[in-house]
Amino acid sequence: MKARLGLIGTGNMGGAMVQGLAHRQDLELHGYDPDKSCLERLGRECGLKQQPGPAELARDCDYVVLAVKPGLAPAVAAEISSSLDRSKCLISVAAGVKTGDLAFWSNKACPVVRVMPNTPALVGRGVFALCLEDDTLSPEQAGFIQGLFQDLGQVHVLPEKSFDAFTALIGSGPAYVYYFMESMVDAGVYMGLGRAQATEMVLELFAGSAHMAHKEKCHITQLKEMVTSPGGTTTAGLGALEKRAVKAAVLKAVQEAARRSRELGGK
Ligand SMILES: NC(=O)C1=CN([C@@H]2O[C@H](COP(=O)(O)OP(=O)(O)OC[C@H]3O[C@@H](n4cnc5c(N)ncnc54)[C@H](OP(=O)(O)O)[C@@H]3O)[C@@H](O)[C@H]2O)C=CC1
Ligand SMILES: O=C(O)[C@@H]1CCC=N1
Repeated sequence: MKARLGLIGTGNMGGAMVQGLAHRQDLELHGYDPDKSCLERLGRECGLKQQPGPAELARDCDYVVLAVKPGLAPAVAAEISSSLDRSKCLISVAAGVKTGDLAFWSNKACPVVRVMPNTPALVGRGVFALCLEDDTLSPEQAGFIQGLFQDLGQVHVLPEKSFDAFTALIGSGPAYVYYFMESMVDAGVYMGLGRAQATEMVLELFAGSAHMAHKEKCHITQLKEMVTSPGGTTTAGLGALEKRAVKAAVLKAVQEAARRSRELGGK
């Protein structure tokens, strides 16, 4: 029998998960979102079954993914609590929201798993943190959930205390990468390259560099040194980045994101 997986909220993250899982023949995907247009599109493109509300979705599904904004988590978890039971599992992707709070809001009706995803899940290249610390979670449920996210990318089982750090670095991470990409395209345009061509070049620069870092088993610093000829162009460019404390700015960005994650979780 197919496992029934329901997403409450099919925006950026819920929608990315639906699209990443649409190929799975062993899954029946259900969704609820007040935005009917995204539900209809995911119905057409991915076979998502529309549910009339969160409670109905929770009643009909084995695994219920909470993919609403963190501020809505208490109300939605409470709303579905009477549709949950021990055979089901609540999976939350909400930034900052802790498993203990989710269990409390949902009246401890079923096991709770906290996941921090990132958007490349859309193309099967997400990076996920899974918190599997709920001792009411069965080995079958834990195995199913790990398999589910492995299908969407790379999985790291982490203690909940590491979630703010992971959220700040990896959950938010794609935005930092795109920010850097955008800056490089703009720099190319500033130097006279066409925007479309500069974009194509920068995308391949990132893809090629990441691929090389995966393939060559050496340290990232060593890869950087391979590019940097003494007295050459790269050292001039890196010097300018150092002068503007770009590394310190990246560190600060991740610290600020972690602070916000703690704040969203009420800490
Ligand atoms: N985007 C990302 O990269 C990541 C997001 N997350 C987490 O995922 C969660 C969702 O974020 P994201 O997808 O970006 O947000 P979006 O706003 O794109 O999606 C949330 C969706 O939930 C809908 N919604 C609002 N109220 C309800 C409700 N009562 N029941 C069901 N759906 C509802 C919203 O509809 P409407 O717009 O009409 O209100 C919207 O379509 C957040 O908790 C976030 O922390 C985690 C990691 C990465
Ligand atoms: O910006 C956010 O709050 C969410 C969580 C991680 C990525 N996006």
